[in-house]
Amino acid sequence: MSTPDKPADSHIDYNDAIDYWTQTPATVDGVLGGYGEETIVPTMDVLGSNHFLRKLKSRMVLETPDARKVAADVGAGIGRVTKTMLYKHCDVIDLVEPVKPFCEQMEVELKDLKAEGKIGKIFPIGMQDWVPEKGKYWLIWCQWCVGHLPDEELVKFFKRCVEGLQPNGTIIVKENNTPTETDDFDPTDSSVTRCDTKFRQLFEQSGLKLIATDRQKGLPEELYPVRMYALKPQAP
Ligand SMILES: C[S@@+](CC[C@H](N)C(=O)[O-])C[C@H]1O[C@@H](n2cnc3c(N)ncnc32)[C@H](O)[C@@H]1O
Repeated sequence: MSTPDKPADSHIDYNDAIDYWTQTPATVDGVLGGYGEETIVPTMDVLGSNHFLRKLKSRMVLETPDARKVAADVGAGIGRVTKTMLYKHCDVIDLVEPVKPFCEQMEVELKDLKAEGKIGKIFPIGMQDWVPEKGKYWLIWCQWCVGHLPDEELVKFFKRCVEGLQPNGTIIVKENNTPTETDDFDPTDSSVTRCDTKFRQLFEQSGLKLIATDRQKGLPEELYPVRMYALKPQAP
């Protein structure tokens, strides 16, 4: 839904989104909108993310040799991205997720990684309220969640993320795209799906430089196209 007088993101209501996700089963199938482990989606997603990160490796070298690869998994759901992918690339992972039952399930899903010392802090809050600690993160991963913020709030969020990066840190955004030049509002979970052009404008406004982007391959045709964006702060 997008009307000429009302932009798609003006319909977003944080409380409606929290209500929707709180009523959704705390499972992979739930957080992926019915495309759980019996479908090809979770496997293709992890393959695509691993491939993208591997290609970026030489551009993500730690600048301080004794620094740790600290990541943040934003809009983490039940911790699926951390559990199946981020743990392979990072030393320790913080998670940001505002829905209580998902945070509770996260404890179950991430028990083994926690025992290994790979899980840092869990922030039970929305990304609009999250202030990353300055200079902490090697990687901030935002997947299938930034549609819950209106454009203006998303720019503010990205600007805070820039402050939260280590030297040579990276932000990765993995999101659905509309196949058109317009954004769509979905009243079911009170989120917007943005077009690729809009994403690029918002990155620019946030002081971010797009260093690489790839389309996720192998997803069912009926789904929106999914794109990964790797971002670094623009030179001052
Ligand atoms: C489609 S799920 C994706 C979960 C996870 N990123 C994954 O890929 O498995 C969307 C997630 O965004 C979370 N979410 C909703 N509003 C949010 C907000 N304001 N800030 C951060 N996360 C939010 C939901 O609770 C849900 O966990």
